[in-house]
Amino acid sequence: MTTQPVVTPTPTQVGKPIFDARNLVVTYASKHGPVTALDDVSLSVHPGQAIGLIGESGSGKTTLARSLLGLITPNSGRVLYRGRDVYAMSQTARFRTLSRDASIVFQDPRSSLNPRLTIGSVIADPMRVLGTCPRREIKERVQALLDSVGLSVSIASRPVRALSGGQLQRVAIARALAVEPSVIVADEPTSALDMSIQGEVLNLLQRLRREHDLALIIVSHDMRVIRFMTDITVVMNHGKIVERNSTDDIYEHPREDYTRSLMSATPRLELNDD
Ligand SMILES: Nc1ncnc2c1ncn2[C@@H]1O[C@H](COP(=O)(O)OP(=O)(O)OP(=O)(O)O)[C@@H](O)[C@H]1O
Repeated sequence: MTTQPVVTPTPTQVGKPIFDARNLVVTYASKHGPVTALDDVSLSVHPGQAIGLIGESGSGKTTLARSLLGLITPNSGRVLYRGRDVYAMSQTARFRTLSRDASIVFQDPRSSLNPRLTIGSVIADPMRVLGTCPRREIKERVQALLDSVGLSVSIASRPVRALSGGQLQRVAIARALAVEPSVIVADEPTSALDMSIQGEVLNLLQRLRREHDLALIIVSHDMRVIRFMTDITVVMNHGKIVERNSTDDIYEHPREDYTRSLMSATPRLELNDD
């Protein structure tokens, strides 16, 4: 059996975990044969905790995040969501249960948001589908969400294609917040954006995380993003967790050469931690 690295408890690690993934193995079929994307990976996510998944391309970060959200059935191992076995639920139950409490923000809002919809429909959609908000209150809630992500309420009637990438990522964040989740998974949330607005979007996510007491899972290959956003860093390589610790400790005292190489010589990102 593979021994998982020791997890250092943090002040935010209180109460029961929202997600508890145990010994996950995920293998994809490819034309070159099976690819092991996760190899005996365990991870728990507690309320309010911000966890960064970092590693080279292909190390398994996205597969781990999506496995937690019920989107990739593991070959073995279990994902518990608030104590319930995610992959023992029917697909419908899984969708309805997890989508009410965990949202995802994708890398590129231009490909994740339907270009023909209006901004208002994009944000209202999860509330309508999941019935988390009375219909007569949806319009008002969309306006409040737009306001909370720093966008004018007047853009609700504009189509997705009319907005810039940075504005659209704010819309994607508003949509993610619509169901009042406990967890947001952000998969490379700034890497498709211009450098000049990456910091703004990270600052926004950080502020919202604090305001809503959200748990956050950030997938990134950029240590600057992880350093700014997270309490715990999980370092992945070839489908395994090779190091995990508080982000400060990982940054100041990385144990693995692999972690050191990920952190080496990255330029500074302009961020205000306010
Ligand atoms: N649908 C798929 N079919 C076949 N192989 C896949 C599939 N999705 C991922 N993989 C493979 O699984 C491994 C892990 O991929 P994954 O996307 O989880 O890594 P990642 O660390 O998120 O990478 P990136 O930073 O490039 O997004 C890689 O070898 C990848 O090529």
